[in-house]
Amino acid sequence: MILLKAVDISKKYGEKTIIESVNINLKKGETVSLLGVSGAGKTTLLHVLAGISPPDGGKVFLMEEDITKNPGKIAYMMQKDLLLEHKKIIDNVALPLIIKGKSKKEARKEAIKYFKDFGLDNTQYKYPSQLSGGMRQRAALLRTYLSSNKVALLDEPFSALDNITKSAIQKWYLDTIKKIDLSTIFITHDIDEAIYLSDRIYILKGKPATITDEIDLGNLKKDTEKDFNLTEKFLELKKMIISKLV
Ligand SMILES: Nc1ncnc2c1ncn2[C@@H]1O[C@H](COP(=O)(O)OP(=O)(O)OP(=O)(O)O)[C@@H](O)[C@H]1O
Repeated sequence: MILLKAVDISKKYGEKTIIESVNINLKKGETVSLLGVSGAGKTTLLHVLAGISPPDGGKVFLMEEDITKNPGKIAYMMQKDLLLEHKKIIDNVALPLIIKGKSKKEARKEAIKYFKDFGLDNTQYKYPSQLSGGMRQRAALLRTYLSSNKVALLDEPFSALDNITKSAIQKWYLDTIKKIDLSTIFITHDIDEAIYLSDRIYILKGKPATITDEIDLGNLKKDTEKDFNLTEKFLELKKMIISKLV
């Protein structure tokens, strides 16, 4: 079932067309990545999908509903976690529920249910500065999830983390999104990350940029194969993707 669909999207900044004729979709339960060189237009596309930035052409649908230029329908997480430093973790995470009209007590009660799955046990009453980078990112992901628990758009969610934290959080992420049934589109520069996390990869390329390739990784047994990123298969995929990016 297709949850999110972008049809024939184009976007200009001034006279310059940044993206043109972009068609992408996200099916229920999928993790899809947008891969492209720096400046290709990935964030521009994500902003259009999130409704934050109006396209010059095309439409975005959530299920059958036209959500073009309509922010707040799907969750969007920026690269930086943007946790509010003066608020406790529980209140940071519960914020989207309060915005949706729940009382603070109800919002906290709902949010707390997910703390264990998000590896945030015993952090409720701490402040963001007391958490590690990985924990902050998981708190930000939980807040994103609670703002719309169907679809999330993530802009380079793990790029600021060190390699060890990053690989732990990627594994956690794959387990958790399955458990909570979240479908995501995320941006990354990191080809290894795209292969490891995605069911499909869209390559955004050109000036103006469009989707030049779609790579289906759905049949790879990534999570069951030990050290998948050291296998011949992985390296072949990586080479193929690099050749499509440049
Ligand atoms: N608000 C804006 N006004 C004018 N030009 C912009 C604006 N935002 C982005 N651009 C331009 O649009 C192009 C695409 O930028 P965008 O940030 O979408 O690329 P990106 O693929 O996300 O890059 P990166 O991977 O480096 O974050 C760039 O040439 C950028 O300079």
